[in-house]
Amino acid sequence: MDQRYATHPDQIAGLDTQALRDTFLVERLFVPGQVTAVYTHHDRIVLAGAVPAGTPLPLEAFPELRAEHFLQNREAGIINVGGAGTVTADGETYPMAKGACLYLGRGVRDVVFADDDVDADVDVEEGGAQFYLFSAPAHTTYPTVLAQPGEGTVRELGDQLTSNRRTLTQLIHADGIRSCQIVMGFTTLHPGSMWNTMPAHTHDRRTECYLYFDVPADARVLHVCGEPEETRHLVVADRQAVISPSWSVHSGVGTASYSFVWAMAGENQAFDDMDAVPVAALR
Ligand SMILES: O=C(O)C(=O)C[C@H](O)C(=O)CO
Ligand SMILES: [Zn+2]
Repeated sequence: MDQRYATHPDQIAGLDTQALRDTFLVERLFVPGQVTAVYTHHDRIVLAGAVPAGTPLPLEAFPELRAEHFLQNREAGIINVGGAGTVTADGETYPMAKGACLYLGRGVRDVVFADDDVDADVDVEEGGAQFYLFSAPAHTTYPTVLAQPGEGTVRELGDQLTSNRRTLTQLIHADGIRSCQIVMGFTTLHPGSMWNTMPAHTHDRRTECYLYFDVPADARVLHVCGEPEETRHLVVADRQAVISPSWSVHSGVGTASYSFVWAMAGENQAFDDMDAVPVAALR
């Protein structure tokens, strides 16, 4: 499992493009036939991509966790960003269409990812299931809950006039699917709108990760990061993830329409506990 150690804001000024990408960007999380995981020491979050590609895929206990099974001391939120599939948790099978979200509480032992038709020779690029997993340490067990596409708390944000009209769906949060730490959902830009999370913000109490998806192959999102007065950007392609430490702004503009899964863990679960940065204050 790839390890990303925690960072200090002073580091960012000295990072060149490659070092910036190596530190904050996860370029290859969705590899056919495997579960690919990254462990960030920011709030001890694990990000993973699981691509069954026709063969059921177990979630193993990576040795770095020093645990008997992945969720022995952790919880996880899973969102399918690909074709229809299933997640089986301790023998119970949950149908996961694209956009479905499954919360797995601490203590779930056996987790298996699969395509809907496990016998088919699924071409990943043509529509196999692609599961994005966000996991954080958990002190107790909350029940496993499945949210189907269309469920959750919907918030309409932004304005067409500032090119940031977007629909945000909260799934795992204080007033929705309960968890110890995880706050998770996704945001979709409206046609013609390209900016997410503008005005940008920080939240010193939580680490946040973005997984961009439904980005056309020839398009990119320029993701803004760094302290508000010392920003940098990452050029991000489809199904790549960004680790955004508590001290970093996170915002982005696409060269085409896109969606992203946002997920957080840390001191609190108060979605609106964020410190907005006026656009004119960004450097
Ligand atoms: O479009 C947005 O705005 C977002 O999706 C914001 C993220 O959810 C976020 O940064 C929450 O802290
Ligand atoms: Zn945020």
